[in-house]
Amino acid sequence: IEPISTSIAVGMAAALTGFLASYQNIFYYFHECCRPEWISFNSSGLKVDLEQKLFGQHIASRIVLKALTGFMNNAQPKKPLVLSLHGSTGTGKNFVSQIIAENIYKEGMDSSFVHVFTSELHFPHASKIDTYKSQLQQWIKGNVTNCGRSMFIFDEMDKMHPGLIDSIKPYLEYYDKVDGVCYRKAIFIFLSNAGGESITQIALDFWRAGQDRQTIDLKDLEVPLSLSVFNNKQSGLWHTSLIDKNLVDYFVPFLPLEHKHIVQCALAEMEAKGMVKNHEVADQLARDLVYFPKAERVFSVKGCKTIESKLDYYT
Ligand SMILES: Nc1ncnc2c1ncn2[C@@H]1O[C@H](COP(=O)(O)OP(=O)(O)OP(=O)(O)O)[C@@H](O)[C@H]1O
Repeated sequence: IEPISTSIAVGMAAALTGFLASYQNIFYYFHECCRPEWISFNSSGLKVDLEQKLFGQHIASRIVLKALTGFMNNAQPKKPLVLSLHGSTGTGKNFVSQIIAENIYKEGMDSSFVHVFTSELHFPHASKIDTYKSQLQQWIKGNVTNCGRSMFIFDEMDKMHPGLIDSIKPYLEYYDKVDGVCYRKAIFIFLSNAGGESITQIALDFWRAGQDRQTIDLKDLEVPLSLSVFNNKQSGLWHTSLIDKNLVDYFVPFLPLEHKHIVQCALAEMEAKGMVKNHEVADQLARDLVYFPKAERVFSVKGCKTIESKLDYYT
């Protein structure tokens, strides 16, 4: 009797283990967790999305693909990836962050591992800066402890209090661990309009000289961008040592958008809304936007920003 009861017990234990394992797998299947089923980098997806969905940003597209591919394919990065996206309004900075999230997290921007902070929304009162600092640090620490592959997006970085930027500096460093937590697999994306004017000026110079926009190179923008970002006392970045400590891995410039890009945005929006693509309507909508400089009407003042809401009016 003895050996039989033992074998029954062993059998039951095995069945229970099997049940728990499959229960756990079912749980992981339905509930987002910090596992490859939910977080895995799709480099070809990122490449295709940048090529097909992002208009007029050949430099940003190239840098983002290179940066993400290098970082995500490195099993042991020495520091978290820090990208600083610069450009005027509506040129695609938030959109690129969304494309990145969609090609890493199955849930994209809805993932519980993607965190967005907007200066004026989350940190509106300068007098509460100390509270914000400790809340932000706790939030970053808690989330990276929960999942190393977390992504933090800071919108309106130029409006962020310098003290607050300084408070996140330890997490961007080359440290192995900060208070026992490893931040090296996290991704930080800063978005700002700082430098937008100088990027636009260079794009305008190329346009006036009759040079193709595609020939604008990163090196044409690097110096003016760094001068306007780092020497601009309005921009929070200027006050901090993020830059002189080389904690930002890539500065990514976004060019101002032209009429043809607005048409592309309008057509993409029609498709997204399940409408038939109408080139005439897209062209009309694009022509009715405000462009600058006033005489030449080269670049859209608000980029592609208002297209979505305007489309309802035109259809
Ligand atoms: N270069 C682009 N290619 C394709 N679509 C774009 C581009 N730029 C903007 N869009 C469209 O316009 C919308 C608004 O752009 P987005 O929010 O990315 O601008 P932004 O640069 O982040 O502006 P802001 O500085 O005001 O935050 C996007 O969701 C996207 O649909």
